[in-house]
Amino acid sequence: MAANEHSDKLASVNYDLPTPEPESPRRPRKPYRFSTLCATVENPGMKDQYGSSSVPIYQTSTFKGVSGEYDYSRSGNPTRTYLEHHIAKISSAAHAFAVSSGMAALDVILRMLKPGDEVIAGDDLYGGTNRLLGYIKSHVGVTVHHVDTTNTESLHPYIHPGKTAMVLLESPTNPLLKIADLATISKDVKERAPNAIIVVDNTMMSPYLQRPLEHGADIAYDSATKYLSGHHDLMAGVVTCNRDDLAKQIAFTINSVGNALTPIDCFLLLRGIKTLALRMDRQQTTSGLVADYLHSLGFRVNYPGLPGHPGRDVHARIANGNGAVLSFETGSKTLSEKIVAGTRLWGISVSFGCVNSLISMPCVMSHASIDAATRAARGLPEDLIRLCVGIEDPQDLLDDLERALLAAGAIELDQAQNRYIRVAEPDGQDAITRAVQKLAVEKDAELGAREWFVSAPGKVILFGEHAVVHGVTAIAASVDLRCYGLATPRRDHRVSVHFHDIEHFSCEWDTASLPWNSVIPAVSGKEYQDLDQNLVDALLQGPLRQIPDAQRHARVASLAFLYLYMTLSKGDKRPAFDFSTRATLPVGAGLGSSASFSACAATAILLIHQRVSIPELPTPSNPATEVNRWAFISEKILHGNPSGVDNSVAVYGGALGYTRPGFIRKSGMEPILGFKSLKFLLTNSKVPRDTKKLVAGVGEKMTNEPELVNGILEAIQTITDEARRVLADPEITRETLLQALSALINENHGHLVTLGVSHPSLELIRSRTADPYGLSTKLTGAGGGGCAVTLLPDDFKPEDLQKLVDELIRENFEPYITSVGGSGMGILSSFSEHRNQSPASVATNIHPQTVGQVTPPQTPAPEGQVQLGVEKDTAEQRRLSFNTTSTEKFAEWASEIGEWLYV
Ligand SMILES: Nc1ncnc2c1ncn2[C@@H]1O[C@H](COP(=O)(O)OP(=O)(O)O)[C@@H](O)[C@H]1O
Ligand SMILES: C[C@@](O)(CCOP(=O)(O)O)CC(=O)O
Repeated sequence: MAANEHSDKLASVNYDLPTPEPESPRRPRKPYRFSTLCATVENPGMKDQYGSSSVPIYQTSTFKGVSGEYDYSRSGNPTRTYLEHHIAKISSAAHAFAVSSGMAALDVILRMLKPGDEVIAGDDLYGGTNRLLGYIKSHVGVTVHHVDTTNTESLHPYIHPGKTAMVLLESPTNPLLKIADLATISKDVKERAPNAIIVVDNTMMSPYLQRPLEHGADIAYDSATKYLSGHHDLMAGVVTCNRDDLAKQIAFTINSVGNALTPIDCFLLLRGIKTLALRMDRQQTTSGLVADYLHSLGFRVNYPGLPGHPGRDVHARIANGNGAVLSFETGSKTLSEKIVAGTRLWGISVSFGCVNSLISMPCVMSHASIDAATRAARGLPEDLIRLCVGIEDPQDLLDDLERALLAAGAIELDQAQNRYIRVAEPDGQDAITRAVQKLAVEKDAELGAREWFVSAPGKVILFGEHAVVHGVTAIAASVDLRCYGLATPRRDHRVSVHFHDIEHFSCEWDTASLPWNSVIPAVSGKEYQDLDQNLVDALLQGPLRQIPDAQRHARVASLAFLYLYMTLSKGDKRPAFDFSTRATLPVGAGLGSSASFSACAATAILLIHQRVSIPELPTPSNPATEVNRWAFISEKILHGNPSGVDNSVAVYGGALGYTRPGFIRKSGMEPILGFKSLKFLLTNSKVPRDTKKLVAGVGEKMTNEPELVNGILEAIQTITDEARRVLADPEITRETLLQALSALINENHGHLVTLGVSHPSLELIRSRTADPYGLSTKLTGAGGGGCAVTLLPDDFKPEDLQKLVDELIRENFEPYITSVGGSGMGILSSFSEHRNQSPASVATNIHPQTVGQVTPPQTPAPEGQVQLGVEKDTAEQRRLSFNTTSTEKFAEWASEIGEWLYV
């Protein structure tokens, strides 16, 4: 926004700005514009005895006499009074206070809280704010709910009149520039909990660009170390408000704790503020140029001024400009490090708001104290570069940045266009897309003409099973136990399945005999939420009719397979192939075998029908998304009402906080990497159970006892919130983290017992692990039997673990010690049935170098070249081994036969 436009917008705001005295009775009074207010430091109530142009520094701690306005600088000092008057003036505030730092400002505000109060705060707050909130929580007994403030509705469940004492907001956030609708949130909170105080940290904007008090906030505070001072030569914090009652409390606290700003710093801050608008105008204009430049090169840039920014409209409504902080991703941490190191004009430093431009990598600098897992959980990319734009010549800044991008190899000159373009960054691409593209599947190759070997992991749910079906967040991670699927072409117009782990069930169908009249072929990329009941019925009454009830598990798996096969077929193409599965995870035991089966079936069928990422075909851009979509449909067939957490983990791997769409909370997945360092013991009770029935049972309980079940759901949400919080807390020690998780495990299990999904066998596992080992255990998955998960502390002695495992085996349980958080769905890439191609041409297509760029972990490639263009008997040998290798040796065999490409 141009400076004039900005000034006019500000001038039109209807509040009582100090105005010049009218020069004549006919001249209307007109409020000064912002930059005039900044530059004009005067206080009508305080005239300097000598008429000094600059406010004097009253460098004194005491004042003589008993009846004067000042007695002691902790309580009041004239230089500070000038500053506070000035800050109030530019902040549309009745009251302003200056303290020793931004954190001191927050401390003064948080001291209004009493034990038992509840605070709602953002989930993407400044680290220091989080730390202080954590302290208040543990020492004052205040409950803090962290919510996604970019979604106003996510606050609603936590706003309770009488309980909610404070709502703490930041907008835009630092360094991701996420936007909270301060005006709507303030209105919502005031309507629902009129006594709650709305507090906004306005540091990223300064009063020039955003004045939260105008949008309904009760208190705004700034780290004045940043834009207000502008020169990185002092530390200060300011608090502003309109309410007299709040002002009184703030003044009381500042006087009591003695953290008011010193006279010399008040002087420096006053001097800095005089040029606030001038600096900001320049910094902001240059920021726009830098954001446009990086965006035009193809980088993902976070800046509310850019067209694609999700909070752009809200921000434009509540602020007068986009500020001077932006961030961008390069696709590679190493590349980002090179860029940051390569700049000369941009100084490498923390903080922002200074006249000098700064560059930093939050993950290795300002946010390095937060562990990688927490950073990932907060969606803070490791490769993120933050730019804090100063007042230098814009062209010099752009030149310096370009030089650094070029030197780092992030951009290159495109001769044809005679301009710099971004060098494609392999890490940033979808590994599976590239892998599939490189697999030399000819455009017009016969469908189903090649073999595919796929796999997907099972999962362990640590918190939130069942509740996740009803919209509560669950925390789950992949386990190192997988389902494998081998899709092998047939030459006889038949499709067949062989489920090794379901009593070696096998069945085959003539493709022409399938109920093609009942199928509505899927449109690529379209969301399918509901099952086509017509097709389900046609399959059950047709090709699956002969499968008896005793084999219902195989029948429903066949149903899922045929449903996907038919729905995803294209035109009248009916590829003939066999789909065989093997599992190294126990089937039907709560470790997500159905989801890993579903992910394998979806991947194989999408590949066979060439619906994922084969060049020149109008395919959806992201095969993982497409696989997950269809794995969910398959889960629907197997489960009835799946939440989607299991298939998401099976496809994406890692550890996730997962919230189902369609409920009040913001849906989606967020990575939780801290999980990977945790050690678990999984114990299969071997008691068979049925997820579909158990999920339906909880649904029924909800209908019959809504109050009880809703209370449990809320309690479980609090558990997952707390688990996410502790996993993301940079300050917490490992020991405290494990203790907190253990307590939450016990609590969560208690709720599952009340929901009626435990089983005596699970309670026995719980007591065996608790006594004498002191371990915390809960059921995992649907319960009713199946598996229990036990958290193992880091210092749990190997000999004790062995003893415990032996005891569990003696009790006829099946313990697994497995690592969690590994890779998701995978495709074996090392063989091809394209025997017509010369080995050399195939080799170019899937050269190990190409394969080596995919997301780790990978099976190490065999020395030299990957084996390609396999002979017929080798392929047959593979099929034989697939069927005959023992379950214990299966994972090792599968990983050794070639190169796996993982999501
Ligand atoms: N390897 C497999 N092959 C075929 N079907 C499978 C396989 N694994 C799971 N399934 C299907 O999923 C069902 C188990 O689902 P479920 O009861 O939800 O258990 P889990 O907790 O392991 O996901 C099986 O009865 C079967 O229908
Ligand atoms: C009970 C539930 O939360 C998890 C079921 O897991 P499993 O099928 O028992 O592995 C259901 C779901 O999320 O779909």
